[in-house]
Amino acid sequence: MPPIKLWRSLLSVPAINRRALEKSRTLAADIIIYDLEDAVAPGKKAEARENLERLYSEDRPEGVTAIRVNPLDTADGSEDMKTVLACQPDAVLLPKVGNVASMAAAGALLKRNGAPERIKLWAMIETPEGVVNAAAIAGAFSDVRAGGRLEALVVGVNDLRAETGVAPSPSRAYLVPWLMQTVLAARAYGIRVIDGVYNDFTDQEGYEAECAEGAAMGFDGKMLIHPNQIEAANRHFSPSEDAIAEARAIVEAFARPGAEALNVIDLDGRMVERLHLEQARSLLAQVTAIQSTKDTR
Ligand SMILES: CC(C)(COP(=O)(O)OP(=O)(O)OC[C@H]1O[C@@H](n2cnc3c(N)ncnc32)[C@H](O)[C@@H]1OP(=O)(O)O)[C@@H](O)C(=O)NCCC(=O)NCCSC(=O)C[C@H](O)C(=O)O
Ligand SMILES: [Mg+2]
Repeated sequence: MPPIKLWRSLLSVPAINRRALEKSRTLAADIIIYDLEDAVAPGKKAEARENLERLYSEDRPEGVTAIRVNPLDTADGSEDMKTVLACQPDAVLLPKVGNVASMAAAGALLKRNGAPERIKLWAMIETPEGVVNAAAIAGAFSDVRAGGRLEALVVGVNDLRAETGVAPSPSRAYLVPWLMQTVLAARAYGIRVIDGVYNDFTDQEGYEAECAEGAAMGFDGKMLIHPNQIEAANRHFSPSEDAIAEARAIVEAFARPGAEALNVIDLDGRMVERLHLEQARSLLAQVTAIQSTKDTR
């Protein structure tokens, strides 16, 4: 069975910042996203691509990595995809995905260039069009059997605010319907869904609250901008001690003699269904993966 990928913390690292690129090797984020898009000024894109090609060729980063490219209908986007093909990260993060056609173009480009199927596509949902079409995008490209490579949706809250006029505020009250629409679209097609960044990397209290909110909303993890944010994301998007104890109790209850014929059982006065058993097994598998990450760090 392939190892379970963890999705709790996805740290964005500007590909132009050599110090940050080196530092990213030492950080405990589950996933590193090397950014060629918004974190790199227009005149610096070529240098950033060179940095990445050097990084991957000289001493390939360990762990799961993605490269965020510029929109593919731009000259930089085309050049970025050459860097992707040279570096062969685990995934390409496509910005501002608005519709099925732009996803199709990315998939076709990878296929045409013989990119192995292990290189996945992740789509940023960060425009009004993207939110409206999130389910169509997830539905069209999530089926690996049909050649789809889409593995995750990632919310871009900064662009969403900028494009809709929703004011930046500690509360995400007006964003929540769009965030939940994105969660639902991902879940409908069995792919991952990642919450957006929290810009104020010195505000630990506000950040913790937003991590807790994102986990409660059903996100698998959070996109991050600063190493300070990794620990809390890993904690909030890991199963709690109570959840682990509950999962173990459910697995044990269904393992009791006679339970194999039952779909519903009484666990200390609460109804537990077989679907909860599946959830419990998947949670315990995640716990095992988290433990093995700790053992190897
Ligand atoms: C925001 C920052 C510019 C702050 O940088 P800085 O002032 O250098 O922070 P510190 O001095 O506190 O840094 C301490 C050390 O940590 C290293 N560092 C900082 N950030 C990173 C990072 N992201 N990855 C790796 N290492 C990092 C510094 O080099 C210091 O190291 P040392 O010298 O050893 O002490 C900066 O954090 C930053 O650039 N962050 C990432 C910005 C980014 O990637 N932006 C794009 C993603 S945001 C997004 O996608 C929004 C989305 O599209 C949307 O629409 O919502
Ligand atoms: Mg953005």
